[in-house]
Amino acid sequence: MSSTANKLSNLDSALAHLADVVDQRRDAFKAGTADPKTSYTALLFSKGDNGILKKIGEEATEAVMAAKDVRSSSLSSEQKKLFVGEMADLWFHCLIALSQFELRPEDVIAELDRRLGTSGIEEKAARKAANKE
Ligand SMILES: N=c1c2ncn([C@@H]3O[C@H](COP(=O)(O)OP(=O)(O)OP(=O)(O)O)[C@@H](O)[C@H]3O)c2ncn1[C@@H]1O[C@H](COP(=O)(O)O)[C@@H](O)[C@H]1O
Repeated sequence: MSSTANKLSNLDSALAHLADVVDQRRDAFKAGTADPKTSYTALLFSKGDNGILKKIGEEATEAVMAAKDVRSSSLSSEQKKLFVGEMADLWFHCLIALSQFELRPEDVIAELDRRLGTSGIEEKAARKAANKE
């Protein structure tokens, strides 16, 4: 395996591991054994679909603002760290949303794998042509 492929497989397993933790918290919350006062993940699940999805919007906005700050700041390495932190928050909250709908990061990775090698321009043109038929 190439070193890039190795890193990618580490990324898969890191996401899968975190998703396991999230799913365990979801199930424990449903069973009444995870307390929203002590578990942030349980707190999110206690808010239901709307609360979880609203949080994704907030985290996406925070990530966008942090990215803009990278461009406008003279301390771009510090700002890049803040941007990475905001992206981590966003990814984490996306894992919560997937779990809420009984989905896994593996589902998203499989979809990205399926798309690998297909240009988005090509795919969009094919979709438009299919819609015309
Ligand atoms: N990876 C994360 C993770 N990333 C981000 N967060 C939380 O996500 C929240 C992000 O919230 P905001 O950006 O809204 O900032 P905030 O300051 O907390 O909130 P506001 O003041 O804006 O309302 C923070 O409270 C972070 O602590 C996370 N909370 C938990 N995890 C993982 O989930 C596991 C289980 O966590 P618990 O359920 O809390 O035990 C942990 O061991 C971690 O591995």
